[in-house]
Amino acid sequence: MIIVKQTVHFGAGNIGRGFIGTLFSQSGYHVTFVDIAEEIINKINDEKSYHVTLAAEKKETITVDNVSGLNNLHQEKEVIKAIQHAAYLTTAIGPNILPKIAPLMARAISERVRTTDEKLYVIACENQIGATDLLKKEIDAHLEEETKERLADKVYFFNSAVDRIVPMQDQDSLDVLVEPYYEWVVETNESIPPVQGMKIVEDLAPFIERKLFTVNTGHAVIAYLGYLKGKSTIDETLADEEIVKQVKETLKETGAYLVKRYGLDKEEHECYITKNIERFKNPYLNDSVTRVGRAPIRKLGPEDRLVRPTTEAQKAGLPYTNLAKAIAAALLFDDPEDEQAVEIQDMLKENGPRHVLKNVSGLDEDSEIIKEVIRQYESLKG
Ligand SMILES: NC(=O)C1=CN([C@@H]2O[C@H](COP(=O)(O)OP(=O)(O)OC[C@H]3O[C@@H](n4cnc5c(N)ncnc54)[C@H](O)[C@@H]3O)[C@@H](O)[C@H]2O)C=CC1
Ligand SMILES: O=P(O)(O)OC[C@H]1O[C@](O)(CO)[C@@H](O)[C@@H]1O
Repeated sequence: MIIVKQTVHFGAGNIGRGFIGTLFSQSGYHVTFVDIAEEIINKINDEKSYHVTLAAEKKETITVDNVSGLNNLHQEKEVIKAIQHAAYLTTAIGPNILPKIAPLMARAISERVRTTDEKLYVIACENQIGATDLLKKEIDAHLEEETKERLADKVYFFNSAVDRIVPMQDQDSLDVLVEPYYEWVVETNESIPPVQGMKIVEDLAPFIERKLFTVNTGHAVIAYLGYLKGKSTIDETLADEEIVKQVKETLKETGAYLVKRYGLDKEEHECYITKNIERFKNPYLNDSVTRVGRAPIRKLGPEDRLVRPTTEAQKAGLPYTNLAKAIAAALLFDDPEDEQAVEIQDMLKENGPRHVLKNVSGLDEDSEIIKEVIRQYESLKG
């Protein structure tokens, strides 16, 4: 009897289908996608495969098969059953959603550790430092003490960093357009079943900080400055030399912090910055500034891509004026379609930028950073 390797992935969206699900399928796994989007789940079950196309001049396409779908809103029993047989349990749903799926994962894990000693590896693939730690904390909160004791040597939680630009897709199709580049870094000392394209490291911190504070900080600066200048896509924004200059200046600031903190080679890091700005210019992605700037409350959080490098630079005695400008530009992102942008604009109208920076970004009201951001905010507002 051939035993098919199984994996369960929460979030059949851009990264789920276009990156993590693809790598598992290519590694010989059957991928069960779990999502609340009924139409996507039905399509996955009807079509049983989809295409992933590389956004490049030569549009290579691969077929991803061996996939099925479950809706966690009304197929809880089936999701729990699928997790009983999985080697991996991964997510790409947005860090804010992790607490919502934790109760169901906790039920599945409780049942699993009572019936099998097979190992399960849980990995959250989100743009956030310590996303799997957060998921574990939420799962733990729903586990009995007795179950928690059984987890040792059976259920493992690994933090990870995921890097692949996957823009908004045609919502009527399962097919996904992705950039050719990708990097998936997972932190563990365990020997785990191989997954094509998964890079294992002992210490994720330099990888995730380098990625978050270069790729994501840079991307966010482009999105917010582009939005302010009325641009609609990232590549269109990068045709504006003034913005390119501003992105480079900002990444010099995050770079100085990263080089100092992790002892990175300065020249190598400069090449990493240049390589990423080239990635952003990809004209085949047609990536919108509103997608990249989405959810500004999350992006202005104390540990996220804008505020964390700023506070770290200040602590290290390094410059942060350009980062302060990026934070100011994020405050001015008023996309009416984005719930968090609307919320920030309401907060700004009612209580002003100091209040937002204190309550959303966790900055000290009297700090030099707040003063600099407000100065930049007033100047950008014109
Ligand atoms: N799109 C990109 O280029 C990249 C995204 N990421 C990260 O990957 C994560 C996912 O991003 P995308 O795939 O772009 O988002 P997406 O919006 O395309 O996909 C998210 C999926 O999660 C589903 N979902 C929402 N709530 C759910 C719930 N309670 N239970 C199950 N499924 C639920 C949605 O229906 C959607 O299909 C985010 O953390 C993002 O920051 C990381 C690197 C690249
Ligand atoms: O997915 P988030 O965290 O909302 O932010 C968008 C960012 O994530 C990415 O989708 C991929 O890293 C980038 O395109 C962008 O910097």
